[in-house]
Amino acid sequence: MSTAVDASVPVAEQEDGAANILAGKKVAVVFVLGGPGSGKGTQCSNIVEHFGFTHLSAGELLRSEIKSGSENGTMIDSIIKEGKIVPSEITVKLLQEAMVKSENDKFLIDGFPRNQENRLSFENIKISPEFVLFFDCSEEEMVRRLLGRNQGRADDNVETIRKRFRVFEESSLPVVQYYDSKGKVKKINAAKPILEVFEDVKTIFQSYGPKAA
Ligand SMILES: Nc1ncnc2c1ncn2[C@@H]1O[C@H](COP(=O)(O)OP(=O)(O)O)[C@@H](O)[C@H]1O
Ligand SMILES: Nc1ccn([C@@H]2O[C@H](COP(=O)(O)OP(=O)(O)O)[C@@H](O)[C@H]2O)c(=O)n1
Ligand SMILES: [Mg+2]
Repeated sequence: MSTAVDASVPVAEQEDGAANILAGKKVAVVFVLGGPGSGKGTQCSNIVEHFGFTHLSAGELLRSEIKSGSENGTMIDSIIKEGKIVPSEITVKLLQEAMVKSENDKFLIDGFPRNQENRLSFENIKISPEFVLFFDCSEEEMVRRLLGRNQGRADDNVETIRKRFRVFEESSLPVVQYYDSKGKVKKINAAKPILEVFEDVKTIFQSYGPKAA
């Protein structure tokens, strides 16, 4: 059944409730979750190369918003420095704009949803994930990696890292548990070396076939 979609009508108001239609195109979304430093961004780069997805890091989009000098930038900057979660309407708008602008229809959404408000905001625009990739790694290992990340990030210092882990446990892990209760989570042991982790990731994405021509 083809979904006749009026691109001028925001997805949430489509009378047929078509899911995962964004500005007239059907999108496939995979959420990539895991603690700070678990390796989400690193593995997303590998998945992009091998399976033709477009990588959208919510954190990167927020950092670009700060650099753009937009009115929300100052607020976003202080929230990130506190290791807290930016209001979902800001993050979701950035993600939607990036998906609409993209030529692609397959997206890895990295570091989102990070709390229940994030998750519900995506449900409100009728986008649900194909599955959720969850990178499981000990806090000690993640701290080690973050302190060695050297990307000049304002939130990669010991004090903020501790705050980010508290937020991860209190707000983000419950989101993983929610999707796990729906049988949507593919859990990966992220404590292994990069290439070994990617071997496991590849197995999961195999069903998506080779990179889109
Ligand atoms: N499996 C791994 N083993 C060791 N270091 C890793 C691994 N995966 C990523 N890293 C390194 O750890 C740091 C955090 O990785 P990144 O992909 O930015 O994590 P995240 O996006 O989950 O915060 C980076 O410096 C990266 O090179
Ligand atoms: N959905 C999201 C994702 C990130 N963020 C903010 O952006 C920061 C960095 O996110 P990130 O995904 O780049 O961080 P890493 O997990 O890659 O270290 C988070 O600590 C939050 O402060 C957010 O508020 N909401
Ligand atoms: Mg990252």
